[in-house]
Amino acid sequence: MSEYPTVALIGPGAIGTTIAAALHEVGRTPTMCGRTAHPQLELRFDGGHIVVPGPVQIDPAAIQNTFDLVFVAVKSTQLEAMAPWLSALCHANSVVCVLQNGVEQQTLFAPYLSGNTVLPSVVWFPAQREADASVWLRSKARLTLPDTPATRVVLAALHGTRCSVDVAQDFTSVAWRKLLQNAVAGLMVLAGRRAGMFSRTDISSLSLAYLRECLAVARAEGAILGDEVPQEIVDGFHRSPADLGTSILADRQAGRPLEWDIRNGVVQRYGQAHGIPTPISDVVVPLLAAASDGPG
Ligand SMILES: NC(=O)C1=CN([C@@H]2O[C@H](COP(=O)(O)OP(=O)(O)OC[C@H]3O[C@@H](n4cnc5c(N)ncnc54)[C@H](OP(=O)(O)O)[C@@H]3O)[C@@H](O)[C@H]2O)C=CC1
Ligand SMILES: CC(C)(CO)C(=O)C(=O)O
Repeated sequence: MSEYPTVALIGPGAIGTTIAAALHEVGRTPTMCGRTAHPQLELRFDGGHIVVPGPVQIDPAAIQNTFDLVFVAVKSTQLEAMAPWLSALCHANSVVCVLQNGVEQQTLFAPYLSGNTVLPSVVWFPAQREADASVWLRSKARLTLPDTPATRVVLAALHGTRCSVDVAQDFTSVAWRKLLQNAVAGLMVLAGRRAGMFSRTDISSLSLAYLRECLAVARAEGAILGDEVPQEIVDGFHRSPADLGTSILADRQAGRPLEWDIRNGVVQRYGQAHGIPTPISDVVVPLLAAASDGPG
C-alpha cells in the first residue's frame, strides 16, 4: 500500500458526498459509485463549498480496479441492490467501512462479501441532500470507529481531511448511544416535524420514556451507558436548530422506504430476545414499518 490507501465509495448521497468531498479537497478523490450518474457532487457548509467532479459511475461491470478501502453509504434498505458493487470493487483484503446508522452492520454485510473485514462506524454529522442533489453539511464531519487493526486503513485514508475520526475502545457503547439518538429521532417521522418538536413537554416526556426502554435493551446487549443518557439525548435535541431533520424523516417526506428496522425495530427485536418489555417500541415500530412499507 502507498502512503494513502486506494478508496472507492458506494452511495454518493448525503453522507457519501461529505466523505467524497473531504477526500477530494486534499487531492485524493475516491472512485464514486452510485445509482444515478450525477455529473458532479457538491458539498455546502458554513463558509464554503466543495465540488467533486464526476460523473458518478453507475455500472459495476465497468469497474477495472479493486480498492484497499470501500466506504459504503447507501441506506440499509438499499443493501441488496448495491451488492454487485462490492463484488466489483473488493479484492480479498479490501476493508469495507460501513457509513450507516444501526448496530448490525457486520451481520447485514456478511452475506454480500467473501470474508472481507467489515468495519462499522458511527456517523455523527447531520447532512441533508437538497432538491438539486447538493448536500448541506450541518456540523463538523466526524466518525467513530472501533479499535481494530483494519481501522488503520480508514485513519490513513481520512488523515488530514475535514472528516475527523475517533477510535473507541468500547465501540459497542458508542454505537448504542448513537442508536438511542436515532431511535428517538424516529418520532419525527410519526409527527412529521423536525427537531423543534422536542421543545414540547409532552414530546420530551415520551422521548425520555422511549429512551429508557431503549437503554435497558442497549445494556442487555453489553453497552455501558449511564442513567443520565436519555436526558442528555433529549437535551441535545433541545439545543438543535428547530429545522434540523433526520435522514429517516427526509426519506419519509420523499416517500422512500425507511430504515425503521435498523433504527427502531432492532430495540424491539433485541428486547424480545432478552425478555425485556418494549411497550413503546411495540407502538412505534409497526407505525414506522407501515409508513415505510404499507400496504395502503
Ligand atoms: N444524512 C445524515 O445526516 C445521516 C445519515 N446516516 C446514515 O448514513 C447512511 C446513508 O444515509 P444518507 O447519506 O442520508 O442517504 P442518501 O439517501 O442521501 O444517500 C444514499 C446514496 O446511495 C445511493 N444508492 C441507492 N441505491 C444504490 C445502489 N443500488 N447502488 C449504489 N448506490 C445506491 C443513492 O443514489 P441516488 O443518488 O440515486 O439517490 C444515494 O446517492 C444511512 O444508514 C443513514 O441512516 C448517519 C448519520 C447522519
Ligand atoms: C442527524 C443524525 C446525525 C442524528 O439524528 C442522524 O444520524 C440521521 O439523520 O440519520
